[in-house]
Amino acid sequence: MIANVIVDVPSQNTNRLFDYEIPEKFEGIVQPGVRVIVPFGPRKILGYVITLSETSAFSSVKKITDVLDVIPTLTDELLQLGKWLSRNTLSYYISCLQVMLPQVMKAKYRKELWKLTEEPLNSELDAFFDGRAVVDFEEFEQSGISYHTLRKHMDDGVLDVHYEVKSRETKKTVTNVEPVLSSMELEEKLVDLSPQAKKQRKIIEYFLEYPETIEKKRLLEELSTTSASLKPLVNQGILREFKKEVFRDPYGDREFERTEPFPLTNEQETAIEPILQNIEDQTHDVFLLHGVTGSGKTEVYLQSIQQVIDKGEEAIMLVPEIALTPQMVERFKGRFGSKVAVLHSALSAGEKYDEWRKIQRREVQVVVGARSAIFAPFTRIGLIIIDEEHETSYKQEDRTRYHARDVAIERGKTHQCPVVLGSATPALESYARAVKGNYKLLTMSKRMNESVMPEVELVDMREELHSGNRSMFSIVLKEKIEERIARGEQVVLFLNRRGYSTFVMCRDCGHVSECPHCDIALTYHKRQNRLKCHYCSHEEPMPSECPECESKTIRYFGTGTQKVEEALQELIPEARVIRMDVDTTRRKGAHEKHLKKFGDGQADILLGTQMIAKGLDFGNVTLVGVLAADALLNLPDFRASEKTFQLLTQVSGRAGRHEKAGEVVVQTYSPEHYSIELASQYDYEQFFKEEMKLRKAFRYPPYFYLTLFTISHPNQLKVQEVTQKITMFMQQRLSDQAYVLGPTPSALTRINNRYRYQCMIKYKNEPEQRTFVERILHYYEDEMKQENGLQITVDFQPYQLM
Ligand SMILES: Nc1ncnc2c1ncn2[C@@H]1O[C@H](COP(=O)(O)OP(=O)(O)OP(=O)(O)O)[C@@H](O)[C@H]1O
Ligand SMILES: [Zn+2]
Ligand SMILES: [Zn+2]
Repeated sequence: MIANVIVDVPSQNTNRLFDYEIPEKFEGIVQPGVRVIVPFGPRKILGYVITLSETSAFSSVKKITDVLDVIPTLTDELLQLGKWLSRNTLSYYISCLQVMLPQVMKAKYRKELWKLTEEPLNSELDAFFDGRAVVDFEEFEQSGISYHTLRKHMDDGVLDVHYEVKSRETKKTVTNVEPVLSSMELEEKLVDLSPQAKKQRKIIEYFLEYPETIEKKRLLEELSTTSASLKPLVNQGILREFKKEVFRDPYGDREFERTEPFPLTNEQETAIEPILQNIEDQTHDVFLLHGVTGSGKTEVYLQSIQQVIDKGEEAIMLVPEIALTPQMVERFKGRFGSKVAVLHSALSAGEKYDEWRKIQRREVQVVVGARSAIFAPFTRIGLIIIDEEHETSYKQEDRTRYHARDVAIERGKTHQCPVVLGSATPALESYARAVKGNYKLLTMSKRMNESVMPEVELVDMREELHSGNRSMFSIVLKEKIEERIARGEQVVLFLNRRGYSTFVMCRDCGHVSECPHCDIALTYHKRQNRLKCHYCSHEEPMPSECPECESKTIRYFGTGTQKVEEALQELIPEARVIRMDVDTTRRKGAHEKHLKKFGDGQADILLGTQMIAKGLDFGNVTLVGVLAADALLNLPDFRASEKTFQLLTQVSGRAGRHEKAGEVVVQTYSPEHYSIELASQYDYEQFFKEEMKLRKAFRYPPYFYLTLFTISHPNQLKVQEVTQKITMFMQQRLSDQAYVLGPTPSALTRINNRYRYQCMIKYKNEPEQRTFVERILHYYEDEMKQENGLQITVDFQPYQLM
């Protein structure tokens, strides 16, 4: 038998199946989806078996060296999905298979450098080997010896790079003990036991009372005895010891209070009905659930999932990474208990692997997770839900540039099950599809218990400044915060960190400190009093005078959460503040701790960035303040208005969610901007209309599709030249309905000393586009292989335009 294998070498030449003979001892084990180790050129590498065949077209095929799985790691469906993904994103098939698996399943190779001769090489290399014949390749990489030297000696046959494949998956096991004999027989043994063997007597008596399997450690603890007294009983065949695989359950030590389904409101009832019908009929529709914040979308998800579980099928529930808070997990674990696996980036690699195995082994029926959970290896999917479907984090931004929404719909088609996209502020693309009838629109326009949406007040910060208030808090906001504290209610203050970092500027001459490698402003870090670049690792001390004009009035601008916290404490000294940003939540569990503290009423104000905009449901929050609403508006991105609208709506939605009414204060320098004004009125439909007009006028999605080429290289002339060539090539080949724009310097023109240029294509229907792009990538392939050489990325659904 022959296995047709895709090998773990992402390149154009290896993007096809290779034939390997299956040694007799592996026959039957080697099946599609199994990982194998195969010889490839001089090395041994990882591969995935895709298909089997009787014979090979090649006369001499090598044998499979080793097999890593007994159960296939990838199901047939996922192997097919990988092909689809590969076509869809123009990535190598192997990369598409890898993206579906948890980190630990991708075997790690240890590279070694082998010296193949006893003779001396040159002084540099001899000093490096220092008498050794084999050295870890990492050590070579750090040695500073050039690759050129290495290459020369490899060509001469005196050095070789050797690959050691070492799979890093780690299974955790515990030892269990159980009785082998029946109670009657145990009684007999007890009689035969010598009177001195008191410990052993205790152990047998224990099993007479509890004739069940028990973890060895617990047994020994309970009877305060040791392995030594257990051993003779095992040796005599009275008891049996065995190892069992256990999962590291990250939520294992937590009790989740069980919740019961709520009786649905009329709106919920209307929304859920067609979803349940779909599940029942095993048909595939895409639903867009447009429900205002606090309208009870989550309850609709929960009850739909329940139906799927009752049918014996499985459900995938995606939530944005940032919303995967303990509160969210609690809602799912509380309803479905141990039937739920949770996948998100805060888990350790081992924990992720364990959760993944639970899915693979059918021990759970629901997975709740961030983007990559869409690849959960379920085989009987009955429902896929994407909450906050407008979130851009559903798009993967490197290598395999897939969008989880597209993958969800593809899997939904395969499994003939409904896909539910939910949001209070759907992506323009999705809403447009719903309006056209491609998606089925479900609307929930009221909050729970008829509570109204919180009133939004816009404060013009220019006027504040003119009237002499130089603080970052408007008079209104300050008063309202004080009012809440006096009443024992709580406040959420939101600061948009992105685009609003603390840059350093000279007040005399306007000089801004920039990174010497990246053309972007450096960020001031107070604790170390240093300036850092957020794109490369450059940092430098905070200057005491302006490097341009030597003025001493150089200082930092913009508002970081830390600075806001200080100003807030100065303004309202009695306020108890919890700050949540990347700095205060880095440690594991910190996120949860802060939220719990706030929920328990141990603070008056929760101050934070994006990470507090979503999913929080605290009844005592009656005021939300947005400090700089326009920070996002000024990004070089055609979605800036849409993002601003979405974020303001989300943040406002945190207030007045239960009995107490809420209020929102939005501070802005551009209160007349339609996205800020319409967000303050919760008018999604009007915003959609306005924004669609602009998208049409400027030829952006959803009216046009985009393709974005980003080209980078250390040499600026080179980048310009290549981008120019690509632009011309595409211009000549695409129809005159397509707009090929470029070459343009990217908004971040230089990152890590590499210049970046782009070519953007706006088009409606270009069936041959991908073939042209492939030809370009093929043409430049050799140049792209070189160390620190040319890089070309192509994104067919770009979200990051910088
Ligand atoms: N049918 C119901 N009866 C009573 N309470 C409900 C019902 N459905 C949901 N709730 C409660 O209403 C509150 C808001 O619901 P939920 O959080 O599901 O809204 P949501 O639409 O998901 O909100 P957001 O988009 O802001 O996250 C929650 O506290 C939830 O427990
Ligand atoms: Zn200056
Ligand atoms: Zn930099």
